Amino acid sequence: MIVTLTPNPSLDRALEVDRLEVGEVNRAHGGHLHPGGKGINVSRVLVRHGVPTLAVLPTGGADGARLVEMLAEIDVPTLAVPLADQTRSNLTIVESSGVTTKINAPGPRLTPDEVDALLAALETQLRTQPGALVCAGSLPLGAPETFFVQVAGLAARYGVPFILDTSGVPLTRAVRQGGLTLVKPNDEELAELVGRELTTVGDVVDAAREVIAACTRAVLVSLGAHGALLVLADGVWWAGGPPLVPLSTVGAGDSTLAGFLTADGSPGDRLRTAVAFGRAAVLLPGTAVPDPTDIDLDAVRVVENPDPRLALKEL
Ligand SMILES: Nc1ncnc2c1ncn2[C@@H]1O[C@H](COP(=O)(O)OP(=O)(O)O)[C@@H](O)[C@H]1O
Ligand SMILES: O=P(O)(O)OC[C@H]1O[C@](O)(COP(=O)(O)O)[C@@H](O)[C@@H]1O
Repeated sequence: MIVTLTPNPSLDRALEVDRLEVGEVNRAHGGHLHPGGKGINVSRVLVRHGVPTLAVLPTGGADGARLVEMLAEIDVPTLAVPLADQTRSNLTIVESSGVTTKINAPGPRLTPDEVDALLAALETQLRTQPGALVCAGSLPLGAPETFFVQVAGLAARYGVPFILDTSGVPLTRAVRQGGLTLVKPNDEELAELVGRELTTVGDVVDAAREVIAACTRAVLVSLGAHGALLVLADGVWWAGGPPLVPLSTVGAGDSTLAGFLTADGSPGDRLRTAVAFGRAAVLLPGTAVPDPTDIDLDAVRVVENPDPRLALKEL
């Protein structure tokens, strides 16, 4: 059983346009509505691939109720903590070329009691000793910057491996505190975390090793069209395939993480699966998540100890 926590879930709305004209009236020729938020997307993928999961999330207002209904319709078990404020909607605009523009709302403001209720709900699940806890996405207003530090403390108390996919100050605070099993940044989030530009494979590996020294056993760095790198204390693997023209990149990182969690075997095999899931996600519209039939492991090449001098763009 994998428990996910999404502190700031969303109803994801996607609109398809030929070309986005900023400052003009744009007419969409298609649209999609999906339940969203990073932990929720991980749970959605896990359900599709037969892995038991439960999504913990705060919800408020009509959109919050709709989100829980949509998750029930696709058999994603949820533990929803009620909020006085409204669940957010995030908007994605996808151009025919595949260029994706995302506008993420800040989300509701949680009261201190609601933050405590969310942590208490999570603790009820951690007591059952799930196989892992995945915390993912941004924090809503009102949640302290140390929210994930508190979550790490709870996970440690119950001996549950803690996997984190977030960014900015909440990521920095969690990394400083330690006690993580896996961190999943993209290259930009990792660059922000270590405070320098990352242009080569060696740059990413050095940055990931700093993160390992500080707080975690593994770092899975997604690189958009250039695949992903998995860095452990004793090894580095890259996996990727031919670039794709995305239908929507929203949820690709979440599918990547879910793919890694579904996979068994060697680190290279698990990375291959992760990248195959991410690639499958970009070929689906909106925040749709891949089915087993969408996954093409053969399209993904894995390289152990990739050349550190290679530019990320050359991968
Ligand atoms: N244009 C693309 N072509 C092929 N694969 C892609 C493309 N964009 C994303 N992916 C796949 O999706 C994964 C996650 O994408 P990325 O943008 O790095 O995640 P995030 O959403 O976390 O920023 C990548 O590791 C890659 O496997
Ligand atoms: O919590 P954040 O950082 O605002 O991100 C939330 C958004 O990210 C998503 O989870 C997609 O994430 P990825 O594209 O990184 O996989 C959307 O479903 C959601 O709208």
